Amino acid sequence: MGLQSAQSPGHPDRSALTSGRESAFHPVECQVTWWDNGSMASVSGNAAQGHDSPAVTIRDLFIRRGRTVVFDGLSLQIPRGQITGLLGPSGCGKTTLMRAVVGVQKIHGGTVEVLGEPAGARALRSLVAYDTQTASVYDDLTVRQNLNYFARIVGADREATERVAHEVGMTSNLRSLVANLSGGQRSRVSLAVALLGDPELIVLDEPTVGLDPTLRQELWMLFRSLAQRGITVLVTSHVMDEALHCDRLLLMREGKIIADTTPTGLLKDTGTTNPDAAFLELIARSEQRLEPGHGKHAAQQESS
Ligand SMILES: Nc1ncnc2c1ncn2[C@@H]1O[C@H](COP(=O)(O)OP(=O)(O)OP(=O)(O)O)[C@@H](O)[C@H]1O
Repeated sequence: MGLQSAQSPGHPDRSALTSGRESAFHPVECQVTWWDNGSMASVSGNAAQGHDSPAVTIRDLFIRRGRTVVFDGLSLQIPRGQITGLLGPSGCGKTTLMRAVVGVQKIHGGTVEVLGEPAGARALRSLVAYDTQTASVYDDLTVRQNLNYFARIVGADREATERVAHEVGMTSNLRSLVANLSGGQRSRVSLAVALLGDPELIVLDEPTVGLDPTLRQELWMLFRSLAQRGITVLVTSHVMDEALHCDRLLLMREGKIIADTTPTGLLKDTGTTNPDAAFLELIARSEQRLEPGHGKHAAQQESS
């Protein structure tokens, strides 16, 4: 049984893994890829072509939550062995997309393929880890007790507890009660739990929210070390500055990917010097493209 069915506090939908993985880390250089009405307009650069199949392929995704249509024909790919940042303002659909990738979100159309399997497939329970927005650990247990508990659930051995504690820099806190930890330390324990099964894909929803700059920097270094080991890291943030830590960027607004790019490509193609300004420029461009007289609409009008 994977952690997907574990009853962790507030978050019953965590999964984790055990198995061999690709060990390649390939930096990407690709241009901004524009998307139109949820369809891929063009694919450019090494990441899209890749040395291997993508970790995640989403086609024509349609999701409704309550009365809100969150995605209406979303398509994208996430390469393996890299840090992909899904960035966008609050409410644009980041968490819903994460949920779809880990297979806990009801979808109303389209497909979500993860590591070659439909999202949520049994075979993925041991391959995909999901670290939700709120740290999913028990306050009244020590760090070691939490890790031992979740290790048993995913079938990891006792050594795994020591290994993941070391990976997240919490070895000296193993005997501490989680209730007594700082926010950053709690996030680390939660991440350690996600790593227990040795995942191929780790999905992190706003892992740095509420943390001070030093802790955020440390966490990003940790994510980098995971990617360097070949783990695919998919991380959301609404802080645009965090874009600079990623290999690949998916910029989202109102349920649409408005750019699929790299940090370098983002700044270069928008002619800006910081990610905030770049994002604003992309929004302006995407709105301009939707106005009559521009882009696809203009072409349709001209041909009719
Ligand atoms: N349980 C729900 N029921 C109905 N609508 C929901 C539910 N959860 C989210 N939504 C709506 O779906 C849309 C996308 O929400 P989502 O949480 O995916 O955005 P987000 O980008 O992750 O936001 P944040 O950065 O604030 O976490 C929003 O309009 C939100 O109001």
